[in-house]
Amino acid sequence: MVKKVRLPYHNRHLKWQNRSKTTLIQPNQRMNNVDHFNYQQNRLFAELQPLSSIAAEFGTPCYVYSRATIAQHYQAFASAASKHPHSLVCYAVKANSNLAILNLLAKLGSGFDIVSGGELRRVIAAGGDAKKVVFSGVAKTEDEMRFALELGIKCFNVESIAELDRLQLVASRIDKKAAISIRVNPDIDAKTHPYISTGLKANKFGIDILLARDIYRKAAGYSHLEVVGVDCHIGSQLTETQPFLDALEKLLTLIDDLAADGIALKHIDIGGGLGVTYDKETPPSPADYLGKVVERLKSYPQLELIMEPGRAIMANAGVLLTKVEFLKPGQEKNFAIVDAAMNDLIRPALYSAWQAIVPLEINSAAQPALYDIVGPVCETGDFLGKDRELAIVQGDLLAVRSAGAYGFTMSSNYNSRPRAAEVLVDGEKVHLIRAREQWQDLWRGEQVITD
Ligand SMILES: Cc1ncc(COP(=O)(O)O)c(C=O)c1O
Ligand SMILES: N[C@@H](CCCC[NH3+])C(=O)O
Repeated sequence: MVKKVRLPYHNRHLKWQNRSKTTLIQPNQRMNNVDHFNYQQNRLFAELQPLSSIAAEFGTPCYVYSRATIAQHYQAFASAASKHPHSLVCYAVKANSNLAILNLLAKLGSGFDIVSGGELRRVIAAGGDAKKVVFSGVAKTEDEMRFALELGIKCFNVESIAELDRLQLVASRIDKKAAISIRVNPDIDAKTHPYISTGLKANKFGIDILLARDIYRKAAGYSHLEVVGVDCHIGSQLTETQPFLDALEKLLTLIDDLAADGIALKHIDIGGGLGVTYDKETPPSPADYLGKVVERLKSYPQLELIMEPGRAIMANAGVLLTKVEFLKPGQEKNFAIVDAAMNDLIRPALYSAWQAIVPLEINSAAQPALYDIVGPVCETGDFLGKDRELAIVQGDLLAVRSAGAYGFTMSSNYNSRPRAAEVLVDGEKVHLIRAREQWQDLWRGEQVITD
């Protein structure tokens, strides 16, 4: 007998939906994000498509993204930043690197923040403009540097003195000039999960801001480097504006010092990191956060403002669909065993991240109960959610919400599970943007030995 509970999460959600149901395509306000995943007559829709139809057509597990939501989130950054004389949104490709998503963003005018040769190749394959690419990452290889130089990317965000030397060497070999920013580490607590905090002295990222002035002077003397900017990225899923502003202040002091040294920077890259609402977080909106940044940059009209948002554009623009394979009631716990697992979405296992899990269709015949939503992978850490109130039966379909960022990109083939399909909804149109992996994909490139 499963435990009964009073008020299932999805019923609370439904009440809200019933209050606000006036048009078919109505954005769902999730604090700083507005998305297009809404219930209509007890069915969850992505824009104008019921998600249950998508699950029927493409199977589960399946990632589904909303084009209107992506565009809306991108525009929120672009329009807030446009209050500054020059600005460029460089979407962080690692959040979701599907070619269709990159292509949509490129068409909206986005630049890209990349961290590997693979991401750069994706941007180009998707029709992105190399001249709008900034290249972050602590371990750029010679090959990656050469490729990026040949394409003429906008800027390398250099993260160490050793990298500066390597870039000078690679650029001189092919006689190109590398535009550089130094990614400084401002030693600021982003007040986020320790695994995704990047701006503390104890983190591997960037160059200690106290050393940066000297290193800029050194870089300015290199024959094949052109100093163009400064960069920092202090962490991800920030829910307060103050750490961003503290970092900005430190960057501006450095910019002033460099100007006094005769090094005039052309741009300031404030990184990504703006958080989203997964549960009860109340991060500032892009307009609030950038409004403060733009205000502070009023006395620096010559500086181009660059941002690298990833999560804030994509997280609430996607869901992961999954099917309940079995319900397994127990004395301690009730388990809903679903067909998606930690290999599909690792955030709950890796960071104990909380993401909403809701039914695709409200099942009013089912008894509400408290479940751990777990996958088929042979790890106790294989869970998508714990202690969730749901009214479900075997075979029901669920959506893990806020799964558009760091979902598919962090997925793997662990337990020899083919990776999920990806689908993009655009109004009532549905596009398969990545086919589900086939069995043969699991051993592509592998070879048995013959003796
Ligand atoms: C250098 C850099 N820029 C941008 C981002 C994007 O961060 P977020 O997805 O939190 O906006 C990251 C990831 O944290 C990053 O490492
Ligand atoms: N992968 C992380 C964010 C890391 C950002 C990369 N610097 C997440 O899912 O929250």
